[in-house]
Amino acid sequence: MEISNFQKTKILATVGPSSNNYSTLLGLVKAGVDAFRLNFSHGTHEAHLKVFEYIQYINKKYKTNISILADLQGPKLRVGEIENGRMALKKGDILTFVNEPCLGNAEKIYMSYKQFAQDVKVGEKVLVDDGNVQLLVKETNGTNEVKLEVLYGEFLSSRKGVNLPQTNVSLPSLTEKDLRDLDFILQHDFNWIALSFVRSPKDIEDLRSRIQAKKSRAKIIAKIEKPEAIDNIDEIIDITDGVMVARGDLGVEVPMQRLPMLQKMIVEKCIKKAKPVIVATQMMDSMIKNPTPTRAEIIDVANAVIDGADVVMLSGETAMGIHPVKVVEAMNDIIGEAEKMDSIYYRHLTPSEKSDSFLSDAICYNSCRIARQVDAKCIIGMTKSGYTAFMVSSYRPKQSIFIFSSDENMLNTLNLVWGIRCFYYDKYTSTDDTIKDVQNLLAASGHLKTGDIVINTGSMPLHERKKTNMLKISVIE
Ligand SMILES: Nc1ncnc2c1ncn2[C@@H]1O[C@H](COP(=O)(O)OP(=O)(O)OP(=O)(O)O)[C@@H](O)[C@H]1O
Ligand SMILES: CC(=O)C(=O)O
Ligand SMILES: [K+]
Ligand SMILES: [Mg+2]
Repeated sequence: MEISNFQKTKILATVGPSSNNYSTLLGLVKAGVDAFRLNFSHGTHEAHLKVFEYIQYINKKYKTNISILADLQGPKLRVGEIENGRMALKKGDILTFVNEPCLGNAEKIYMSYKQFAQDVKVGEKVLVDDGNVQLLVKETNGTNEVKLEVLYGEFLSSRKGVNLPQTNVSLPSLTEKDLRDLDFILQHDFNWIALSFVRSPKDIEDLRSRIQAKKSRAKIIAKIEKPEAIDNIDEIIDITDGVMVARGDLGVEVPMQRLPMLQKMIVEKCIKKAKPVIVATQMMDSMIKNPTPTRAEIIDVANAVIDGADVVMLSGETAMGIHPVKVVEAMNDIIGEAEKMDSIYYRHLTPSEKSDSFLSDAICYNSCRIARQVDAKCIIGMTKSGYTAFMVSSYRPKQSIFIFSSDENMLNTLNLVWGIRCFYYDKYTSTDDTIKDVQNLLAASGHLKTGDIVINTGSMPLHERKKTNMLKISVIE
């Protein structure tokens, strides 16, 4: 496939019934998708595996590095089936939530949280269906039954999600279903695993130890969608590999008017710590049905780009919408235009704190400074661990960032990171030869031309494969 897309901000598209066939997946990649999200809240392992194999096939056939992310359901609470699919509500009605499955009606409704009656307190609010229904806890028997008053809401429909922003939910971050899904995910080479409803850094540690026990190299995305995660945001960013601003649940778990500032705060902190950050949910929501986005959606996507997000995500738009490919084309156009804003670049150009890697980081930081000073065409990095790619990207250079590695899986992982363009390379002779060689490859594929200034980072001596310790400027002859 022609690599014509040099945009910095990446597009992550959720796969569902509208897109889980080979030709649509390929159409989405051609339209600008950089990574796919498989949502384990829906679908079977067989269906997910089929999509996974299609994406692997596309990567092979078209020499792309499309990243694959598995999104675990986590402790998402839901009501059970309701008689006839839904029941009408009116203000002041009293509903009874029970913890044993039953067909819901005015008598009782199943809610999938065993300890609800123990953990909830009178006076706490319960939100159903993304906050479209608001309930107030009036009474709990402390074992299996809770009475709630309807504050507002027209209908309660089957299997709608329940949020308890004021309740200390005692469920673990990895449910039994998540553990079964994780088993499947770790048997395959998923690049990223997103953990829903993260509350503390321990949630991430737990997932990390399970990933390591299976010798998988999958990286972790912490989904920020609980008030507790906001309280622990610095510790969570320190320990995770990446972050998602999961605006769907977050928007009902915290007062909705806080969303814009929280998005900006989280994106800013992630860039400073060189952790990729995804902005998710309802970015192009109206395109689930319509062929064009609303003005507000156009501006939302552009603002996420200007905030500095690594990735913008599509959910229902590509999973179950009528125009999956059109949505990506529109999003791609919005990104392209927003990236003309000069204020996006170099805004974070300050060296990171002194850490174990501060010597290699000095190379990454200065590669961006020099690239800016000499108006270079690109920054080229060779990586094994991905460190150089994450660090160079975090300084948000205007130059292209070309990353070479012999590790195809790592390249696919890095494809989710702001500005990174990946190339497979497995010849290691000497540093001088390798620099010449990768420059020739980029020139041959039309990425560089005579007179272009190039910044190379690397490690000398090459055969020791140590951390990045070298920076070189050259001009393409
Ligand atoms: N693999 C799938 N199989 C079937 N339907 C899917 C699949 N993935 C997504 N969907 C549908 O697309 C919708 C939007 O997808 P998305 O992944 O954003 O779900 P979500 O907002 O996380 O949903 P939920 O809150 O139900 O987990 C879902 O509500 C679902 O109806
Ligand atoms: C993506 C997701 O989980 C949310 O927005 O809540
Ligand atoms: K999910
Ligand atoms: Mg969510």
